[in-house]
Amino acid sequence: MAHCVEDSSRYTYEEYKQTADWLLSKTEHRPAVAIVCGSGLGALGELLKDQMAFNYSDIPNFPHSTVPGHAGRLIFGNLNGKPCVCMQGRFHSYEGYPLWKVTFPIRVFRLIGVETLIVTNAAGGLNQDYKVGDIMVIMDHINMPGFAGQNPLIGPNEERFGPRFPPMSDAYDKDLRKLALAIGQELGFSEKIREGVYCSLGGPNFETIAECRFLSSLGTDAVGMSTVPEVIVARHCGLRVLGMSLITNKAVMDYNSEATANHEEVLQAGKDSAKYLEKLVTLLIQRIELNNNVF
Ligand SMILES: O=P(O)(O)O[C@H]1O[C@H](CO)[C@@H](O)[C@H]1O
Ligand code: HPA
Repeated sequence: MAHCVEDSSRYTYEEYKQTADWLLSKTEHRPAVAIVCGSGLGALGELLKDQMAFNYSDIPNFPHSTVPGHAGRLIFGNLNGKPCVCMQGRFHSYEGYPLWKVTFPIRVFRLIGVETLIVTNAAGGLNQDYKVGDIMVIMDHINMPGFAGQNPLIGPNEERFGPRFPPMSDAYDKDLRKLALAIGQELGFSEKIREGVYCSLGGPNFETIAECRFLSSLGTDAVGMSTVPEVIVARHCGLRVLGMSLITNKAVMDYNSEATANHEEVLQAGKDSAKYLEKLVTLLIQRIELNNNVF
């Protein structure tokens, strides 16, 4: 029943197109790479040169950001000579948005000519070797809400974006992962740079100790409340994806621990370590090879 309600209020292809055409009419930038900034990581957007920015509230059909650390601005510009668009703020299902709304910008990016998506997030480290400030290149994900039937692709399939049954075993591009890890080494971050599995939960509460232990036993290295729906929609419409998690806190795994996770700590860790992610993304964008795809 819930699905029927969602279906009737999903975006139509024409609405994605309307937003894409609106953006293309307002800016001469033609981005090939889109970057989604995670909690506290909005400073990435400030790296763009020759900026043109839009508040989400001014863009037709765009949802609004409601979470501290997510400014709610779409910035067009050049990073190391490559045309980019950057979301300073993403949407989460715990804000009350259905997943098709959470992922709206991704299909718009496809329609404006983006071919590569770089998603970043703040995440809790479950892997006991991880430290706060580490950067985890996402190798794979676990879509926990998907196990309960929550997926942004639920509803009639829009063939103009992609197939009914998209594969997800190659969600995170191997070459981009390799490049990110190599650049991490080159920048002297060998202690900080990791590769692992990200699991998204619905949030907004942080995990219980039992949940953290459970996720860890499943092979999860980092946990968060975002990213996976964006990646699913991006892969469905043929975007190449690189994902990176900044480990902003260590997940609490021990019943004797006094520690508790909180969003302030997440934002502070973002501030403290954003410079590493910025350096990595800047160099990566310079090295990315583009195909000049036109959708
Ligand atoms: O995933 P991003 O948007 O980086 O944000 C992460 O940080 C917030 C919790 O502090 C949650 O929204 C979690 O998903
Ligand atoms: N759990 C879930 N989401 C998060 C965390 C966490 O520990 N840290 C940052 N986002």
